[in-house]
Amino acid sequence: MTGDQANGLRMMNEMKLNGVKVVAVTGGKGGVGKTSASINTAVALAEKGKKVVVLDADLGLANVDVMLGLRADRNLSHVISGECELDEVLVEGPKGIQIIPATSGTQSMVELSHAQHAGLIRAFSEMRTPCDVLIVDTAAGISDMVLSFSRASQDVLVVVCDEPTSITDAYALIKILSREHGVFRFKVVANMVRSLREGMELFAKLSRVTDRFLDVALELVATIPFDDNLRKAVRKQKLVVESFPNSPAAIAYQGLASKIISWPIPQQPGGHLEFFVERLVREPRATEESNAR
Ligand SMILES: Nc1ncnc2c1ncn2[C@@H]1O[C@H](COP(=O)(O)OP(=O)(O)OP(=O)(O)O)[C@@H](O)[C@H]1O
Repeated sequence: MTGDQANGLRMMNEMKLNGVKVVAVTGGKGGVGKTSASINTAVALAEKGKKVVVLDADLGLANVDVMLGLRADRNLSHVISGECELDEVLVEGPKGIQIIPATSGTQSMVELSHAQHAGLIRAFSEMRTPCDVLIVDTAAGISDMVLSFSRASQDVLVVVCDEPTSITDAYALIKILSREHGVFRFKVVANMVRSLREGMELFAKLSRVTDRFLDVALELVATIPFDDNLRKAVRKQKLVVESFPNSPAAIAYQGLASKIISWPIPQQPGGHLEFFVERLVREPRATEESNAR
């Protein structure tokens, strides 16, 4: 760690921030419903009184902004380059959720210079916007960025749907995170299923391969039904939890939000936002050593 980084962290410790839950939403394959899960769960958490920040790390498509019909002039890359503060790039979404756009142009975390690392840590540590839960909507695929965000988060949600490519891509993501990044616990969200039973079968399919070849622990934390209301809401640039709160998918997202609230907030190190960023920018092996299995 450089002197700048150490200073940033020291400053943060002195501020005695409250613990923040950091949850990465991944999937391996695109189109499995990661972004829908991220923002509907974020709004469901906000409806339960939590202050939620969503880091839209789904690079390239600027997904969250598009889904919500929001415009973002600046994004995380402007924070990294020191052009503005993190609070200045936040865009307010439904129910007061705050979105950090990290759209195209944001460099991979592993390519950042020491000064940029330090700047990023400082930006998170100085964020004045209250935050109980930080949800990181990662991109599809297994880029360095996805791996960095996943290993830095306390909980990794893996969204899967019942398609062979979704299962194989989720498996590939879990494999690389466990073998190279020290992440061994995964929380699975079975999406677009026709019944609870189908969700459990989907989870069983994924578990069979991970149990056979990897040393990881998988837990099924939500089964989101296929629900046409989700697409209807998207067409209105609304979320299903807002427009159709009693629909099957909305109820499932609300259930996932309640579970997230029940997960313990880790004590530091790792419990505060600046530690999230510090882990984000650290070399994979160093993070691996510090990760409790
Ligand atoms: N439970 C569901 N029921 C019905 N449709 C769904 C459900 N979940 C997601 N969808 C639809 O599937 C499509 C893909 O969803 P979404 O954009 O959330 O996926 P993603 O994994 O974030 O994709 P990408 O990685 O390409 O950004 C959207 O049209 C969305 O409305």
